[in-house]
Amino acid sequence: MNRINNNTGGIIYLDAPGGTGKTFLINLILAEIRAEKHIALALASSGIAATLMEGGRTAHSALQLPLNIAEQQFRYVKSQEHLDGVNF
Ligand SMILES: Nc1ncnc2c1ncn2[C@@H]1O[C@H](COP(=O)(O)OP(=O)(O)OP(=O)(O)O)[C@@H](O)[C@H]1O
Repeated sequence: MNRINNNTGGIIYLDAPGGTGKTFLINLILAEIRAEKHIALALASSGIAATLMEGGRTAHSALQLPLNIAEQQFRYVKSQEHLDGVNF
């Protein structure tokens, strides 16, 4: 909160093991910042993670980050015989 009070802004990255209170803490921080009429963007790398935060969005959506999806990143399955021997 010092960054907010000093008007310096910045990026907060939060990572911790599951169930340790990340969502709770980040929503508390977001509420504190927004209550003071400052701007807080809540960005996550996945859509599921974004839905956990108040006003959360994926980083690639909010920042219009380019996605370079290469042809080789897809596996085409044309028929059942291509799935034989594949362990799901
Ligand atoms: N400071 C706190 N005081 C009271 N309850 C808390 C606190 N922090 C977290 N909790 C509770 O602990 C549980 C887990 O918290 P939370 O969902 O925020 O963890 P998480 O790290 O985001 O979990 P995950 O990685 O699985 O998404 C929730 O029920 C939450 O309400």
